[in-house]
Amino acid sequence: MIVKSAEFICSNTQISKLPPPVKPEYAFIGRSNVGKSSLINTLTGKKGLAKTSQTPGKTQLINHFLINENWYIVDLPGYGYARASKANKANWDKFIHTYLDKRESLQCVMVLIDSRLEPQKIDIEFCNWLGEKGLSFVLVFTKADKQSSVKTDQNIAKFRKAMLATFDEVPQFFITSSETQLGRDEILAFISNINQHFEVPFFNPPA
Ligand SMILES: Nc1nc2c(ncn2[C@@H]2O[C@H](COP(=O)(O)OP(=O)(O)OP(=O)(O)O)[C@@H](O)[C@H]2O)c(=O)[nH]1
Ligand SMILES: [Mg+2]
Repeated sequence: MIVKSAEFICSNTQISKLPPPVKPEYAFIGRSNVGKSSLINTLTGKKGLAKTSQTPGKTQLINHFLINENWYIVDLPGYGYARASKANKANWDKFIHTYLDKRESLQCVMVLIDSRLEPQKIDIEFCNWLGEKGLSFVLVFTKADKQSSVKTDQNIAKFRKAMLATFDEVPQFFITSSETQLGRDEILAFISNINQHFEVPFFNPPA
């Protein structure tokens, strides 16, 4: 897929104010600082589209970006931000879980995992929650440029093994780098394929 246009549409904390669920949508989620916003900029080829930062906790809202005028990328706040207050964490959980669970047009959750790390409990738990809800998701290993491909492969193998404790099958995965654009074409092809089969879900527009 060629990305011809990518534009910021809106930032939200309220589910009721999201754009109507009439276009296929892909949510990018993962631990704080894993590289969600950077990957979105790499996929779209627009450097400043999603705000990135070396400081975790940069993205705070549900941000919708419209691609080629017919599908959405959604940038979400990261989970596991150590410095967030308990109340904020609980708030995050409720808000994001409601969004993921209720969004009719959500086609696939892109779960970003730092490829440099051994399996993290918080990532596995989040995948388990998606599995329980029956939500379709893929794993996107990030920052692969930061170490050797051997190390990346080892960490992915460990993650897949950890997932097999609760899943019969491990979901599809991608290896990416926002620095080198590794994995960009594969993710866009994956999305393009799903978009072709999208049917507008039934929904009641607000009066
Ligand atoms: N080397 C390298 N650095 C990366 C890559 N992706 C992201 N980074 C860096 O990691 C830091 C965090 O990136 P973000 O894209 O802001 O991460 P995020 O997941 O959106 O973070 P929050 O919004 O805070 O949850 C930034 O300093 C990026 O430059 C990558 O593929 N390679
Ligand atoms: Mg971000």
